Amino acid sequence: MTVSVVQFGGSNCDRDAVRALDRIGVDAERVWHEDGLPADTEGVVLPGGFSYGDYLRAGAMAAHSPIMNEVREAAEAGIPVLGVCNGAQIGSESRLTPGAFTTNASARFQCEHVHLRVENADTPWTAAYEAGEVVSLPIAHGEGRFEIEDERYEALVDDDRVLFRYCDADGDVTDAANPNGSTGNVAGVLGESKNVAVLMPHPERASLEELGGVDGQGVLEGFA
Ligand SMILES: NC(=O)CC[C@H](N)C(=O)O
Repeated sequence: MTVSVVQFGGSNCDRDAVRALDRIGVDAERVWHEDGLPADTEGVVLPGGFSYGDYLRAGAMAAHSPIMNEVREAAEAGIPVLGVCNGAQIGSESRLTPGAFTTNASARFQCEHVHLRVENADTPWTAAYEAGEVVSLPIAHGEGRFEIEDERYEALVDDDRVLFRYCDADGDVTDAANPNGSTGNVAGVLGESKNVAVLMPHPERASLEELGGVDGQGVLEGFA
């Protein structure tokens, strides 16, 4: 599998994503957005960072890069597509995934380790976990609050498209464990099909024991 990690002006987690994929034996390369997706692309990562300085809204400008049309076509063709943090914001701004990521309830940039509960383990991104398992991943965002209209939220839950929720160390989904005010403590969701997913926490930053754990590797195994 050759994964294209799409770099926009201001992306800053693209190298981390390539290295984290390399550690699990997945070939990945950084692709500058203006160059388009290489013909041999078998997977796409939209990495974290501050594309275009988060001007207008985080992810709003990158979503208008022509490469996103190619990413959409790839997604529709069944190629795995994962958006992480700023990549999640780009995914939702591109309508690849539902809802929006807005300013944290704290109105501050938050950088911390959080607990996540695996809601649906029957997806390529979560198959390495058990449903209900609690994992620990870092977050680092100012606009990570997942918001969606009530009716669409209910449909999302009914369709089992919630991947992760913020929780406490025991797996209880509480307001206190919600770092940013996300609807239903949602931290990651599927697109219309299971090959497309976005999440705000950073799996690529949780893929090396020396850096605090490898709980994120399971998400990246969606490309393995
Ligand atoms: N780590 C990131 O990708 C940050 C995303 C975005 N710049 C934000 O602050 O919300």
